[in-house]
Amino acid sequence: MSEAVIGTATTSPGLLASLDPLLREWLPRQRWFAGKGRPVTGFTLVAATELLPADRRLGLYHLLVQAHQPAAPWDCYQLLIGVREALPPHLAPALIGHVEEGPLAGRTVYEALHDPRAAEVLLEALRSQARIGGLRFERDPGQDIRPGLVPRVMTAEQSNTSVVYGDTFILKLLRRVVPGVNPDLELPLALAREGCPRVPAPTAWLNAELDGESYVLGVLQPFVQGATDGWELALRELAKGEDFSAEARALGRATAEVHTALAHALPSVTLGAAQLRLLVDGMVERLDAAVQAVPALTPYAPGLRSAFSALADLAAEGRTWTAQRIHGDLHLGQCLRSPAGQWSLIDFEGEPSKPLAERRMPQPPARDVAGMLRSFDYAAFSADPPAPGWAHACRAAYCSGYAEVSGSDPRTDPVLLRAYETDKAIYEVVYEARHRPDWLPVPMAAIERYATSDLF
Ligand SMILES: Nc1ncnc2c1ncn2[C@@H]1O[C@H](COP(=O)(O)OP(=O)(O)O)[C@@H](O)[C@H]1O
Ligand SMILES: O=P(O)(O)O[C@H]1O[C@H](CO)[C@@H](O[C@H]2O[C@H](CO)[C@@H](O)[C@H](O)[C@H]2O)[C@H](O)[C@H]1O
Repeated sequence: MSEAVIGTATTSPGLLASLDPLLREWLPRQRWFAGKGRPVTGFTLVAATELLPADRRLGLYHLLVQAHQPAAPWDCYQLLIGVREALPPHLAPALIGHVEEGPLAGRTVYEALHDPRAAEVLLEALRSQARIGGLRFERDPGQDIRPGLVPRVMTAEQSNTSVVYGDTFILKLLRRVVPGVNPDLELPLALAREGCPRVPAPTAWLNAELDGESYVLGVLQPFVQGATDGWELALRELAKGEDFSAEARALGRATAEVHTALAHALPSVTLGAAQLRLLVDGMVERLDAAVQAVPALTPYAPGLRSAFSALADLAAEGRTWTAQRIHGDLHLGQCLRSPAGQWSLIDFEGEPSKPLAERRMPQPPARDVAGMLRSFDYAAFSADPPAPGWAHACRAAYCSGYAEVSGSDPRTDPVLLRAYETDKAIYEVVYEARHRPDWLPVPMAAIERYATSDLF
């Protein structure tokens, strides 16, 4: 049974103060917490909304809080806090802690998205287009949401938190939120308007309007039932010694369909010498920072730099490029294959660590292409023994598929592609050194090749 949403904006004095010691300990342990490695020294409440009053058996608060850390700007996080007298055993992993003081003293608080009864409240609010405090639950009037779909939180480690409702919808709640237009809603809505079938069309979304600023907090989309992501599928085929080039070609076609629709839906710009200078400077700066962070890159830096100077040289000769809105963080894990063999692209958020304005800038489509090419290389070089021939076939098939739809083969612009692939491989070295040191040899193997040779 759905809980009725009767929420209100709350100014409950002392609410955050009473949660503060528990959140300081709990927040840094979450996968989606962006400020890893530094302690949380305090919180400021941005907004609190009571979705279910805490005097019921189940209380539910929606919070936006700024988390403060030493020597860093604050980040704003979206939290859903459940309140109960005691947690039933199935919710034990969601425990945040027991409140000692303040309005919730003596109660147990927990990560409410793990609680189906709390997750139902969100779907019901989206279905009924509720407005509660600063929260705006909105729905595409052309799409219905059936009541009573059973929720389950996805437990995979992700940058955000997603809840699947009855294998019909998936609600992604963004964790680190910033004011402004979020490409994770903006681009799928634009693609839906274009009738592009390669991206699940948003059914409903959650915004907050606070002090004249708008925040995108979540997006509900149709759930692709029985889907396998491209990374999983690629590894499976690789392990069986199977060729993956037919799927790679289909992925190239899907990427080009999305790019074509985005170019139609949103403005494109021409990048001339001045813009290219900025783009190349950014690549060089990232390389320099990466060498500081991962000294193993040092011997390869001159070779890697030549990929960027070659691009700068082309720009200086007067070459221009078209830039448009793109996915911005494309890799095999962002591609879903339905059991019927149709590919969808997901997660248009871009690189979450970058500012929103930068993520929304038009960029050459080659950047997405390079991300996918790196992904084939990743799969092949994470295999034992590495399978460079497999990667080569996938990369070629992907570019051919892309050319079939867009009319333009990315391999005809090898300088741009090499610069973007090099930039991505450098990013990956830093990412793996920080998050998964065991994986570092995978992008390092690419760095060795990119520093000394051409890609195709
Ligand atoms: N429309 C969908 N249908 C089926 N599964 C999906 C869909 N959207 C996302 N997923 C699954 O949810 C996971 C997380 O989604 P994603 O948008 O990548 O979130 P995050 O930003 O947290 O990484 C994906 O890896 C995929 O397995
Ligand atoms: O979590 P995100 O999707 O934002 O991406 C980050 O994590 C990815 C790993 O999960 C990382 O991707 C790298 O590893 C993938 C295999 O696990 C591979 O398919 C990608 O090509 C490779 O870049 C990504 O770089 C990072 O931003």
